[in-house]
Amino acid sequence: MTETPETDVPSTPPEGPTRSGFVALIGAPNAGKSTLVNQLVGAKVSIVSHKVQTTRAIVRGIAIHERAQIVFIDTPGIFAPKRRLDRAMVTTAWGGAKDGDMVLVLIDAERGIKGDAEALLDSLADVHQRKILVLNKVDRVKRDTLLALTAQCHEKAQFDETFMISALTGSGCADLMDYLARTLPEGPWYYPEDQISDLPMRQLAAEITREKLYLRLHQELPYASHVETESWEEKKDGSVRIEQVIYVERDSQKKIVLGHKGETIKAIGQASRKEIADILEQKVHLFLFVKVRSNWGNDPERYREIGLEFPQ
Ligand SMILES: Nc1nc2c(ncn2[C@@H]2O[C@H](COP(=O)(O)OP(=O)(O)OP(=O)(O)O)[C@@H](O)[C@H]2O)c(=O)[nH]1
Repeated sequence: MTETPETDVPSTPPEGPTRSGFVALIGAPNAGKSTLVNQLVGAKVSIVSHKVQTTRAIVRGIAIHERAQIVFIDTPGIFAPKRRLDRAMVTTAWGGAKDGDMVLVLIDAERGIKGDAEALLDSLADVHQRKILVLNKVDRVKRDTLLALTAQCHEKAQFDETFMISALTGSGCADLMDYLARTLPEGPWYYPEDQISDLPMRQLAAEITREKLYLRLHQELPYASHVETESWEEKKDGSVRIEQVIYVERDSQKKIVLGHKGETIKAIGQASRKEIADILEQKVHLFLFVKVRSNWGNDPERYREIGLEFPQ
């Protein structure tokens, strides 16, 4: 995997006309967008956690199905924004939707369309791409509920197609992939065959550490923390040395991340190192540091680093 994949020349796809395109996923926070991208791409490219709004920047997963290359744009959850950081995430999400050849509107079938999902359906009139309704988490609901929910969604917005899936178990996902592969525009592939994400590796590595941080501390740590990869050094022996900084807003949060005698950060580092090494298929030396940077939520530079526009 390279750091600037766009410069690579795609390898030859199978015989016959090829198809390719960008498929944007939009949905309320926690609808399961990251889980679905990971399920369809078959590799972990986007952070998944129990905490909402973990996806801050757009990440893409790339799947090959039949003769089609399908590039998924996974957007942050769309919801009514209050804080500045929230506003940036929502702007980025809509931008992502409008970049797609097709838009998958993901609805959490268990939760229904109250609140954020309803607001999302109401604002779809502005999206002119082909819209596909995807009811997710069908493993949690009865068929009657699904049919009623489908009718409700179609009353609120126009969809070209409807799928009922479980991103978690994979149920219904093959039909969805068949449909995407058949209906994307004919054209050459955008990326080399073996590429699963265009998220630069150092950013992906930071996402992985951030996921471990949340999984371990989601009760105690507020959203106001993020991870940056500060250095990435390929060693002669084939290993890579990575340094990352976990930024928090207050000293009290730093203590939580470090844990008693540094036990917490050690465990986070071990889990993250293992996963990064699995993806890179090379030995990884990971060094984590914790720094306090107050008010980073209002600093334009931090927004650029995580791929968001700074809302004025
Ligand atoms: N039972 C069930 N749980 C699911 C399914 N898909 C996702 N989940 C769970 O729902 C939660 C949210 O999933 P994510 O994939 O992180 O959701 P997201 O839409 O990317 O969330 P944001 O990044 O916050 O916008 C996780 O706990 C998933 O395991 C599904 O099909 N069935």
